[in-house]
Amino acid sequence: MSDTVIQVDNLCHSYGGKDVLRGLSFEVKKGRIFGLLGKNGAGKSTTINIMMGFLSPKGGVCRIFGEPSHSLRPETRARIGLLHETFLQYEFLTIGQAETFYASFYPMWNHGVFRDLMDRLGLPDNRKIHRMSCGQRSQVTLALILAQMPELMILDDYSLGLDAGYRRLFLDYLLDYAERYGTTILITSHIVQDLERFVDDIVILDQGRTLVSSSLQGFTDGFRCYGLPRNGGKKPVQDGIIARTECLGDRQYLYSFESQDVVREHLAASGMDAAGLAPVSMTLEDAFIGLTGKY
Ligand SMILES: Nc1ncnc2c1ncn2[C@@H]1O[C@H](COP(=O)(O)OP(=O)(O)OP(=O)(O)O)[C@@H](O)[C@H]1O
Repeated sequence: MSDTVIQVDNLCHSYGGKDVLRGLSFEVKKGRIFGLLGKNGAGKSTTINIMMGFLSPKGGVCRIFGEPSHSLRPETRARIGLLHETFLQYEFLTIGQAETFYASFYPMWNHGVFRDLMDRLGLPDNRKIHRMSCGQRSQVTLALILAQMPELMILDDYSLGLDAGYRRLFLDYLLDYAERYGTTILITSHIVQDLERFVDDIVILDQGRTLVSSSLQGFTDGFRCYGLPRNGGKKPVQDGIIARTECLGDRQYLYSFESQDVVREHLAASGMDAAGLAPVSMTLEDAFIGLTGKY
């Protein structure tokens, strides 16, 4: 039996003639935690809507558990837990009533998981959801997804309104959960830095195309930043070796998948002064912005 849970192959989509996905490909293996990264409008939600069968792709293939995503059988769909912005619909319910309501749809419902997450929140079961803050509602929503015990969890922008402490608590909890139950997770977040300790593999989308598809480690080891004094001479340009350049104050920064020696030789061959070229350490967020640009 295949260990591929999500297979996206040359996926294309457009809205009213505007191309949004242009040949996107990646695979998510069973038990992996996968980060789908991209700037606003890159095509992440469109990809997730295709995965769930809410949209039919204009080209290419998307398979979930081996089935075409636009014709998933109900029993296959039941193996997927999806977080999206409007998941928590009935805000007139209390926390306890919301659990009873949602539990009735999910045969594998795990009351212990829901209770455990709610206990950390410190809110009583009889608290009405509409009296809760935006972040607290997101906390209830996440608990309602985890309690479903899905084999595949898709979390589209899990971080909405959550403070730094709860995001940390939730991701730590989710790491344990995924390991214990063998859950496969696909997650998107605008707080890229959160994902550094969390995901195994990433795809970075840019205008509907795959910029990077790699293990997280492969990307953070392979993509580098080099600083160089801005000495008034010829400026480096973006090309096959230099992925992006940036000037800040009296220094310029070059982003590249190549080693320092290759970049130095490349600069020298282009008639530039490479004296003072030195590596600069980066977080995942630095690397993401270094590759995709600020705007
Ligand atoms: N229903 C729609 N009709 C027309 N255009 C759409 C529709 N949904 C999305 N788009 C456009 O498709 C592009 C990709 O949108 P999408 O929501 O997939 O991006 P995203 O990566 O999820 O963005 P964000 O990070 O801002 O949520 C954007 O340019 C958006 O304006």
